[in-house]
Amino acid sequence: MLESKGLNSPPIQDQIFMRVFKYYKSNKPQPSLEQVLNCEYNTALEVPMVQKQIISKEDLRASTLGLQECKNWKIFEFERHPRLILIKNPFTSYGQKFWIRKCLEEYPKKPNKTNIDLERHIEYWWQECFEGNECDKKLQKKLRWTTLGYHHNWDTKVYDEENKNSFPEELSELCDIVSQQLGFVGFRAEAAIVNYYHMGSTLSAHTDHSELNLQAPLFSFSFGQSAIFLIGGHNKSLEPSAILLNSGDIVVMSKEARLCYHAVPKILPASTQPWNKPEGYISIKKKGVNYKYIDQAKLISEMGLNNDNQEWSKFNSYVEESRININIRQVLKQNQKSLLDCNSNNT
Ligand SMILES: O=C(O)CCC(=O)C(=O)O
Ligand SMILES: [Fe+2]
Repeated sequence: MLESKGLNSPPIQDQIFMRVFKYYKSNKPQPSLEQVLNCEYNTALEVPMVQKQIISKEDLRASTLGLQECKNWKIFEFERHPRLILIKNPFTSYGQKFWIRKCLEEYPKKPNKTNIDLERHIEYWWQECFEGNECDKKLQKKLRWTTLGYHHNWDTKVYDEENKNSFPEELSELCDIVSQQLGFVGFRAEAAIVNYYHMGSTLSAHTDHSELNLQAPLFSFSFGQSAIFLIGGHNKSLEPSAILLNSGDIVVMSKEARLCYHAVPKILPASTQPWNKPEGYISIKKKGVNYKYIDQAKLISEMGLNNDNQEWSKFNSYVEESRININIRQVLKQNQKSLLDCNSNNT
């Protein structure tokens, strides 16, 4: 049996994850990024990723939700982490702008919950940041998380039927498209945490296990600045892999990977701004497309709002200094209607 060093330090086997976390978190000295997996270039010495062949057919909803044609998506799985999936930025730049704006302008609005609620009530955070002549940077930096759908309870870690609001339709549709492409059947987006990181922010090692349904995958969308994402095993004794996540990347933690320890030890300046990439017109098929949740016309008009560069510039200034991560889970079991519905005993 391994022994820990002192009374207050974690057992030695848990220190393996912590050691890697501290290494990448450090500013003095700066860590080497040589071992960080960058699927953009796939240059790691032993190729630890396998490119997955897409099994599904084209989804006509994709362009409306800001996604490129599904046949062009680059999907990876990791040899060291079975069922951890990475889709390298499948978004159009219009799509990235759309999702960034949603996370700033709309999702933190009431009745959704944010960390600022612990201090004071703000009805419309984004608007309040621009109440005066200048942007209130202090208030802008205060926002660390917003919860949607079933609200994550940070103290008890227990979801509650009384503590939920409607889940954004466009996010449900986005997850439906991605999950179908990956071959997951029946995924329902029911809870989300939107994380807002600034340069220097970190997220410590944890597993996400509050959901009743741990068979369903977890979807994680990243926008803005880049991050080092650490993922290990079911306890902290496995040396985690470090993966570079850039704007637009989607991480899916499914099956064996769903309950793995993970963390964000560092935010890195993005080397490019895919959300501002000049892009030709992406045609949207208007007729004969079957959406499950959204109103197509509404979404197309919202997407168009970002054509106005002056409007967009406020959101742009934010993501030039921050990273946004949308972390989406299914809470209920497959045939469960609510948390009070206890008849369900299957997954
Ligand atoms: O920011 C990330 O990439 C991960 C966020 C996360 O793990 C969480 O919200 O549970
Ligand atoms: Fe997490």
